[in-house]
Amino acid sequence: MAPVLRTRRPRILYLDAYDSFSNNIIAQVEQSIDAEIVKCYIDSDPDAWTVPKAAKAHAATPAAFMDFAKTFDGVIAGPGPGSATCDEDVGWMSVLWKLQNDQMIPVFGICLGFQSMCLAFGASIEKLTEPRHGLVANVLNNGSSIFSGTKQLYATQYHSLHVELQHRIQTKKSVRYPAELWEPTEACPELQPLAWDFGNKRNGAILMAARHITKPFWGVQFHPESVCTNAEGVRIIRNWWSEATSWNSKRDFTTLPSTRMNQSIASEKTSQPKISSTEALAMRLIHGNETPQATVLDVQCTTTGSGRLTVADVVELFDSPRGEAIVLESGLHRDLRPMDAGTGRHSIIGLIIPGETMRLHYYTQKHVMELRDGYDQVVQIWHTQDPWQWVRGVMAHLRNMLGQKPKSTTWAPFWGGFMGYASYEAGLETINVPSKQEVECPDICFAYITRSIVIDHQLKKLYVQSIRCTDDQSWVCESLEKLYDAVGRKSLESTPNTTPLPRSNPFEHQDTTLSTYLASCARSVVRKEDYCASIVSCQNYIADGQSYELCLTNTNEIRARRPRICRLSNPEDNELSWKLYKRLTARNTAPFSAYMRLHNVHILSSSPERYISWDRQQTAQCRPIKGTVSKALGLTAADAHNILSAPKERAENLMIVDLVRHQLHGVYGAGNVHVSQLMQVEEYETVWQLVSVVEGSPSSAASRSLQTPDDSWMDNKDSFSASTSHDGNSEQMLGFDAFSQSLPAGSMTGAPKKRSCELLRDLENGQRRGIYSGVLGYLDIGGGGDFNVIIRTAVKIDAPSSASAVEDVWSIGAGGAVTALSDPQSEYDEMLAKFSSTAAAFEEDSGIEEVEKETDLRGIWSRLMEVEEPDDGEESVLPSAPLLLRTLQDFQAGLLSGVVRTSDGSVRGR
Ligand SMILES: C=C(O[C@@H]1C=C(C(=O)O)C=C[C@H]1O)C(=O)O
Ligand SMILES: NC(=O)CC[C@H](N)C(=O)O
Repeated sequence: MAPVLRTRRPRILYLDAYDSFSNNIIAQVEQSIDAEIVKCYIDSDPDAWTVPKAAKAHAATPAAFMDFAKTFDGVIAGPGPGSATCDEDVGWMSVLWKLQNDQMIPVFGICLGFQSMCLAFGASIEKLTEPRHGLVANVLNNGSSIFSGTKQLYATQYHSLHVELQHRIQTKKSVRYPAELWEPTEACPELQPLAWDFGNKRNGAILMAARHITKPFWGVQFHPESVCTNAEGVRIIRNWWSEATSWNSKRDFTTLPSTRMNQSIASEKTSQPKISSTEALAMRLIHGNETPQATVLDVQCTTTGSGRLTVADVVELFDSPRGEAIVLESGLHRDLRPMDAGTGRHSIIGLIIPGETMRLHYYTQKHVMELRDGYDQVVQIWHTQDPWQWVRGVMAHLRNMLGQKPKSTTWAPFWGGFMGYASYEAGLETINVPSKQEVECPDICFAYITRSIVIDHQLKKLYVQSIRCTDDQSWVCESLEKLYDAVGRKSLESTPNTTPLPRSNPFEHQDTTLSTYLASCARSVVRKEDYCASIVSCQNYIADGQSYELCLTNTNEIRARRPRICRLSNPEDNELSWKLYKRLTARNTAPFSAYMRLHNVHILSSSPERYISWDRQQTAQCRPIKGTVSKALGLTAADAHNILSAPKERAENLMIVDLVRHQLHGVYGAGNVHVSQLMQVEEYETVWQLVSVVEGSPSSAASRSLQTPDDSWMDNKDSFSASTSHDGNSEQMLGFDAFSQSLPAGSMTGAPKKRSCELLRDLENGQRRGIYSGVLGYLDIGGGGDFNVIIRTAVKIDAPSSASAVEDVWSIGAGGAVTALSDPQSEYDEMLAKFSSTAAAFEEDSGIEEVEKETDLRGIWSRLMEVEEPDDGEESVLPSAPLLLRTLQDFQAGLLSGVVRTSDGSVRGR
């Protein structure tokens, strides 16, 4: 019978073995060939997609899968954790190789898929001597079949296992004649080798690709889709497709694909909560009741210069340290320049209005969501399996209600909206890895922030903003006045040639409550043997092919005796946390610092890592970090660069870059994800880090729909879509979707994410990581958002009856990525270095250090003035360097002898 002429667009089934690179492969295929790709998990029930639920009467069977698969023109059997020898790890893949005659479909196996194919035709699966993860190999091929026309191929590898054909090159390390390399073996007569890797002596010759000699099956061991595979990767995909289509065109198509094929498949998302309910929630947040009202949210905003006001100055001016507070702080250089203009431009202070600020809590194990009022009392409670759909729905409604935007040339990235955190376990739940331990605090905790102060460190500008529904202009004006006065005071204080102002206590660091507290701090750190044993277990899992990289962590603790005053007064307790936070940021300045006091949670964070940010036009940026060198080792910057250029560090980073690309591809789609910075060394206070940047942008069609006709709203950087017909499901939520669908942060899990998280849960003894390893940040009503990875962070959770507790327990999680190349001792040291960078805030120190740190002469002078008061009427001038040095020495000597003279002239012992 003559072949049937096909007029429809070809369809390819992608079998996903729960890998963290699948969407990269799909994106690469979509960009290379004209076909529709449908993704399905290796263990999904094909009937669930093709037959209405009610009609489904039987469990999924291989026959049902075959029926389903034959509606496609090709199948890609993807990579994944585990072994082809384990049925659960390959799922439906093993059925593919059994298809006969007219049932057969062209298949392309990648890594696990390739191993599964070879296993089916006689090969065995063995462990590599040295696992290869995130490493790039020069792949030798014979230029035939799927390698036709390829130039030199450099390809990323992610495998621990390999295919053993009993080939002479594998058993004897030699061949009798060159062509023998490409000949099938006796053990596997149907498999023709197509490519080899000879680059690793200890591993020997490793099969990199093969094809079935008669059936339409091809496979590669390497990853053509990795960002570090060269352009030949695409050529291989195209070659496979042309082999596949030519095979398809030769076979008899008497049975046209069934009608099922046009049905929409692969919607893995659960259905949206009813709009009316998220709308009701939005109303509650805004008005405190559910009655739908035609609400318009206006951004009332004024600006002023920030002068030398620090973030802490502003926070204190608004009395936040005594109550609940949210501060997202971009660390600055000592001269108040942003640490990084790209990532550290803004700091955001969300003001909690006592009695008014509404909050949303979610608890993973119970699947309970709570709406709480301004007194932190539950006003509504309900069950849900998908808290993010609620948050999404509410944000969509809030955005729709946005009326008047601030009239300002440069806009703050946050106008108002949710600020808070999500725990690691809240992330785990999204990938179906339940945690077993009881919760002590909300897993998702967001406050609906209506008043905020944003500081633009680059323009030295302050935004005072309110989105309260009632007219809040008078608060905005009062706050502006308050700030204006403070700016004036601060600049006078730091200008020595003006009349000195009344000064605050110069020995602030000698706060006795704080120093007694610090003196009582005792650290408990994981035992080295235990940590190293866990690292070895990680490496065993990796060697078995269960994971490519595991980010192992553990929780260390600092216990401190609670001052009596804190037991008596909550504001004092909060203030102590705030002081500790200030010590943390002074010792470990970081671009993504944060202070949060919410509900029963205290978070002091000095994170160097951005999880994801997205602007109002939905362009997203992730900045994964992998690769850490501690400065404590006394290494120079050049040493750090050398170490971080080593294959081990680059491999760690590459795996996460590919993982993040996968996450963004899942939302932004093919062609819209780019790596704008690959493995750059960045310097932080206590460590050097290897940082990459991956960006997702809405496709041009989507971004056109996001454009507002009113250009006056547009600023080059900060722009906003004024669409009002939004139903909460369109491209306008791309950033949010990427945020919620990429949890938990890949840099804290390793890859492949799901399997790695399951292994880590056991390796970490089932202990919750809690807030550490989670994310914190904001969701702006204008449509943007920004979240940090919660690392280098101390967390305290007040137990329900803790008011009178005599001990504070600060937990400081720390860890690092373990790969096959890791050295347990160095990993342990790295973990300790990360812990110490945070624990330093709890160390006692002499006041000298504080002074030594101050490099700004004017700053030192204003401090010194308080010791050696200039005579009244005498003009104070900036001292010459020798004089300054002498004064400083005297000052230090005073401190050392334990006797210092205070500004009022009295003498005080330390
Ligand atoms: C696990 C931590 O950090 C993570 C691991 C890193 C690494 O392995 O190099 C670097 C940054 C974070 O993504 C931590 O700080 O505790
Ligand atoms: N990337 C993969 O598919 C890896 C396959 C298999 N788990 C291995 O380690 O060899």
